[in-house]
Amino acid sequence: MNCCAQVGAEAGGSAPFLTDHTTLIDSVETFIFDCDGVIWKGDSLIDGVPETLDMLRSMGKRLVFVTNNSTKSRKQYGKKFESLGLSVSAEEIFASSFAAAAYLKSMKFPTDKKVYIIGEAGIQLELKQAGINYIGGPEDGDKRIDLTPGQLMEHDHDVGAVVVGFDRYLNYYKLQYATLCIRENPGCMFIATNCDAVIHLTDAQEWAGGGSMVGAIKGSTKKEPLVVGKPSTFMMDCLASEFNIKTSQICMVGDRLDTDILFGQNGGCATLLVLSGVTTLETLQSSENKIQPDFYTNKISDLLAAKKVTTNA
Ligand SMILES: O=C(CO)[C@H](O)[C@H](O)COP(=O)(O)O
Repeated sequence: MNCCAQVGAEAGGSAPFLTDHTTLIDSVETFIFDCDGVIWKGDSLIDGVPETLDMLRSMGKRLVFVTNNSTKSRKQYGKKFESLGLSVSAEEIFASSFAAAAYLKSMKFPTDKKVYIIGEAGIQLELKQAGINYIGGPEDGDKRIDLTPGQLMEHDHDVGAVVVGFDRYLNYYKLQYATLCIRENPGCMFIATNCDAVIHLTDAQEWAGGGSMVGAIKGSTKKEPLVVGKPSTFMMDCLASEFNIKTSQICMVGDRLDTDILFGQNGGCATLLVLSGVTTLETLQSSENKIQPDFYTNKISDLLAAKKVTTNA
């Protein structure tokens, strides 16, 4: 990490609890916040978030929001932030739905090819915005397969990529269609928006995440996907070039070790784990856990302590 006065995680040791909030804030110019487990849980805002974001903006910090959840587009996330009373523009949001479209655009996905989608509306909207043809997605949610002797499923030979994201309407039709495209269309790419084990669909429990959908296609194709969401640094590269930021000037704040904290570390950022999401203190401090952030704290509103120091000074 960069220039924090407080000593961070020792080699092989467990990350320290953040006590010097002011030094951390002063040492970075951009905060990247993960969304689920940091800003909200399901549709419930986590305590103290509005005040914390307001304080950081008033201190001149750039705020960027990154989520592996591909069910919404950037624009739809803008509306979600608004509905929670937070003023965040679509350009400040990097969702894995956007990352999938940005990746295909960056590799000049041919205009005569199509994408087959396992996923929800966010991926469709981002592909549409990027001018990329697609089929599948929510439209295939009701399709059923009634097997009869000798039955053969036809598929579109112009599908050049299958994008797999979180999909509450996954069914056997979609699995078979995506499998045929990857196995039978020469050069067809397999792109995953994320491989997360669980998702906070509600704040009452954790639900099977995008990793379960990606795992099904890995199982049927025996291929590994190209992952555009965290911990891959694709979104980090996108946002760093869009805002012209040096990653050494960023603090990545997240609740998951294997996505958020690794994403920050892979990008060369400072990292702060919050315990308001999926990671418990026990998991963080377990000898089996090899991913240690620079610091940990309970929730992002702990950063408000820096305001008190400034006000009292
Ligand atoms: O979509 C998911 C599951 O497939 C993600 O696990 C989840 O929603 C991640 O969100 P975030 O990156 O905001 O923590």
